[in-house]
Amino acid sequence: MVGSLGPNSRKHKVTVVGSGNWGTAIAKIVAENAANSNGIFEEKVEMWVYEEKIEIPETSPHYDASSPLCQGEQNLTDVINKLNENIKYLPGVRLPTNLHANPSLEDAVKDSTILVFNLPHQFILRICDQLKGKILPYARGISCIKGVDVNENGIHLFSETIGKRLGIYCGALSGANIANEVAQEKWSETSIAYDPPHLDSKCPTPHRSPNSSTVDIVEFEHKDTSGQISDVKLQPVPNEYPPVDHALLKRLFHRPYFHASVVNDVAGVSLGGALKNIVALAAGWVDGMGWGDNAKAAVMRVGLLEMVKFGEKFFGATIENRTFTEESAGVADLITSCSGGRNFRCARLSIERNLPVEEIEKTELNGQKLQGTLTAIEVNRFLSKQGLENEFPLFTAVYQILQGKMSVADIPHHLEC
Ligand SMILES: NC(=O)C1=CN([C@@H]2O[C@H](COP(=O)(O)OP(=O)(O)OC[C@H]3O[C@@H](n4cnc5c(N)ncnc54)[C@H](O)[C@@H]3O)[C@@H](O)[C@H]2O)C=CC1
Ligand SMILES: O=C(CO)COP(=O)(O)O
Repeated sequence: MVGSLGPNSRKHKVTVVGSGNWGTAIAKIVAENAANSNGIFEEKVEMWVYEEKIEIPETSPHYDASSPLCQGEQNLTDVINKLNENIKYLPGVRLPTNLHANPSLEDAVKDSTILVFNLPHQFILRICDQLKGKILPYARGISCIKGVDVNENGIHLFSETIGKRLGIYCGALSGANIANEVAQEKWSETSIAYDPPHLDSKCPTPHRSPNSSTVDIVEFEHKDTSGQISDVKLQPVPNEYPPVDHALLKRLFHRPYFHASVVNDVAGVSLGGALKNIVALAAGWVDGMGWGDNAKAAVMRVGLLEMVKFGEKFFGATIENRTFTEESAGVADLITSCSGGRNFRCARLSIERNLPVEEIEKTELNGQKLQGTLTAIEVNRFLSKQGLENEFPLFTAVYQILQGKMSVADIPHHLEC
């Protein structure tokens, strides 16, 4: 029983939900830290894998004709666990042996107090539905997802959506973090945002439920962009566990090669990561046209202004503008994404090969997913519903180009208007 144990006597179990390019890289980091945590985290880290069949090709350094693993199709989880490598989504990177690839979502999250959500944003809602009732009610989440949740009620951060659907608090991690570089332990920075309502809170809107007879449950109100208020009954993490706070999250994610700064601005950190993907598409197109670095810088400048404006307009009460300039999750992510990110690279190739970006995504990314294409459509759906497309000319241009209603050559004129 949790209640019979003393303060800090239990270790946090950590599960990473997702195992793509970034999911696996983050799982590697978390497992490295869990292996040496002085009793804060359970050593074994679970990584939920969307199971699929793969074949180890003869050209792979892992190919051994006599190995059972090389006899036809295998489960990706078996391959990851036997080779300690995600040869499909993060090839060439050795994973810690305390990281366990698990094809069962329910089993992977069982008893986990910390859930790290890291998968392409188009899949997270379905995953949340599957997780309902399967997680600890006092678990805490960190969303590494770059995207926004647009529905008929408005626009939401995925940290909010996850938190609301699962009845837990969820923060965010985002930064200038091209996964392959991070996984190869090349130095980078990241931003973690975490600001749950506390019992003794400095949080803007928490209050104890007037109907609640227990001090263990706190209700907090959150106003989404549609003005709706959602009540989440948040349960505190039992004090048998070390508190989940900024210091603990730093221990979980910070590495000598991955410097984590922990802040409170969940909206700023989340939005930077989501919106820069739209800008990166434009940067890739402009680069593909051969227009040079000045043109790319112009797209990035306008894009950054639209990111800030979007944050102010729709998340004004909660967002801190300086996150866009001072945090890795802001302008630094914009720069790296417009230099070597997948959205940038696929958009550039789409010009060079005269093919739609989605076509390039299918042929070049081996199952990895772009987030900018869908985000551009979702953000446009939100803006157009409010008649605000003209206030965001770059976001609108990217949408129009994806729809085939505008050509890349028209970008300069469109931004001039
Ligand atoms: N790759 C990168 O360099 C970075 C990515 N991110 C963000 O992290 C998030 C996750 O991205 P990645 O890990 O790179 O994913 P990815 O782009 O590698 O996507 C592939 C993943 O999607 C999974 N998948 C495919 N179909 C699925 C389904 N129906 N249900 C559930 N999962 C399914 C695959 O199993 C695989 O794990 C995204 O929001 C991305 O923007 C953030 C920083 C860096
Ligand atoms: O978010 C990223 C870098 O921080 C990666 O962006 P892409 O998804 O475009 O590769």
